[in-house]
Amino acid sequence: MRADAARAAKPLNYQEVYNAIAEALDNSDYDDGSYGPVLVRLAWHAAGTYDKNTGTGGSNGATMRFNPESAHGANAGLSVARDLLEPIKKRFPQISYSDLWSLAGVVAIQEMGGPTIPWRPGRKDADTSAACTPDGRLPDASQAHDHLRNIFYRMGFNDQEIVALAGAHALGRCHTDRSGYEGPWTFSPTTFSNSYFKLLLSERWVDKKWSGPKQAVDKATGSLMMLPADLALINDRVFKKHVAEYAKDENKFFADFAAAFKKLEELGVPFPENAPTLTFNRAAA
Ligand code: HEM
Ligand SMILES: N=NC(=O)c1ccncc1
Repeated sequence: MRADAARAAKPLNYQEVYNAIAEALDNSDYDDGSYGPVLVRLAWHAAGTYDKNTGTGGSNGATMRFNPESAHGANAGLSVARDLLEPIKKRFPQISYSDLWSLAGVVAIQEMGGPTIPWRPGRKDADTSAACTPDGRLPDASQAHDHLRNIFYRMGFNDQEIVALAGAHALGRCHTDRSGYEGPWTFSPTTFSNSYFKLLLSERWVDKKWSGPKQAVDKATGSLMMLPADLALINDRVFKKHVAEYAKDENKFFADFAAAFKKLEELGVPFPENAPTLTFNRAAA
């Protein structure tokens, strides 16, 4: 039997897939040295299209493989993440793209020092672009708190979960050639922490003076940024209460983020009855 056929016949060891993704993360020539943040963004965008009212969208299907979804402005730059995972798909052909992309989000968060996130396999890929979701399902960075609630309530999240999920902006950066915005939110963009919440409250945020879209920079150094949608979290009384809680208690943030991200990754997925819930530790294999 050919090696790839033999591999395809072997039951999938998800820890091996986890380890292969973890080994692909670090690259000193890319952004801040890791593909972790863009993998988290891929997993979130693949899942964040879910509409609880129609049961459409979500991580099941991996419809971002197809036009028009791959070309949606909100998904600009995510081909970097999809292309990074392609060799791992070839090495482990039994895993669906849907499961691979969602697992990659868990690997990235855990390997960047974030909480352990239980993960279930069982997503199935869509065969055609017919399942592509319409544009506009993901949040618009230029908007404020009402828009955030419309987008996330549609997925089935509450205010506390919205704030916890936004804490992923501790990671990575904005790119002028992707969203048009520029810069990182924190001084540690490849470490998962509660620093996004601490900086939201500790820094004086002033309008960036440039020709790009409206965004804020920290007055002290000018090297950090916040989107209008980020600042909405401290301009709304209820959101701000959760920001303050997470700025004070990183363990609470980690626990709430893990629960909300698991919920995000499982939105609308028709898991098989016997789908196991797995937790991963890179040392194991
Ligand atoms: C709350 C509403 C949100 C808005 C308006 C928003 C908007 C954005 C924008 C405009 C970017 C920059 C994209 C680029 O230019 O590369 C970005 C990056 C990012 N977002 Fe969000 N986002 C939101 C929520 C989330 C959530 C819920 C997560 C994950 C749970 C997330 C994870 C990320 C990550 C990790 C990056 C950095 C990606 C990289 O470094 O390449 N965001 N976000
Ligand atoms: N995390 N969210 C994003 O990356 C994003 C959301 C909407 N529009 C552009 C980018």
